Amino acid sequence: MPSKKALVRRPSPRLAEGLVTHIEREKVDAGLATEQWEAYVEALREHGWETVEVDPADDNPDSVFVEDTVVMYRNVALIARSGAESRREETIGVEEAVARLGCSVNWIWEPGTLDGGDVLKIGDTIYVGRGGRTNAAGIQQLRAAFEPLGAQVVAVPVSKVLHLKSAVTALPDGTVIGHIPKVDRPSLFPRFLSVPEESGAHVVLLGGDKLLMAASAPKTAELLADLGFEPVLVDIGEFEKLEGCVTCLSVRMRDLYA
Ligand SMILES: NC(=O)NCCC[C@H](N)C(=O)O
Repeated sequence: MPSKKALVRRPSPRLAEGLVTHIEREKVDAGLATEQWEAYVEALREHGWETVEVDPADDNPDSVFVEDTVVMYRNVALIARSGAESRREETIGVEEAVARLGCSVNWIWEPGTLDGGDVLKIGDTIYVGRGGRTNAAGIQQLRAAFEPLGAQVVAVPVSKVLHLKSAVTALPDGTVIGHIPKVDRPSLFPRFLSVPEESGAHVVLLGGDKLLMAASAPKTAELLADLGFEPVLVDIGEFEKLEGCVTCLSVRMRDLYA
């Protein structure tokens, strides 16, 4: 049976020192962030996901954003190599976690850089953002790792936000959603729906019509509910201050067989 496992990683006590690139730095309350993270994990569990905690990386402020450290396709875990040097150590615990789950492990190597937040999978199409964290060599290595397994990798420019998935994600029917002012080339996606809020562009597919979304995007939640989806809202305000979104707090592993 296909698994419904999701990797998560407890926030570091140094979370407030996390990187900010495209927004002004705001004070982060690490205690409140931990409460928000616990509610996020609970929302995954309530919707049938078995959460697997990667060993915490207390010295790495951004380690809670576990999505950036690994890209899953079928049973292969491609360990990322962040374009932000300060985030590279985060992969250590993640390598162990995916190996323990029985994944086959592959790596992005120097000079390649790639953050998991730049990778959006829709079926066997893998969109990869070329932006501040992912370079051309990283994209070539992603292609080399996954195209032989049946994926088609499509590279897209990202200049207005941190990652591709800060700009766009996809609904269960494959429609790509994004807040137009933050999307470089909406025309690259076969079906594109514009949403009214920047954080409304981020959805985690929980299964069926259910979408995990940030509470900061109520208008988008209303729009998507009107289209027959079921938004499940979580407050991730402390992570949003560090350019985090609902997608980056977990790695869903749907194609493992257990
Ligand atoms: N995939 C994501 O959206 N990750 C968010 C990472 C935020 C972190 N402060 C960073 O700049 O790397």
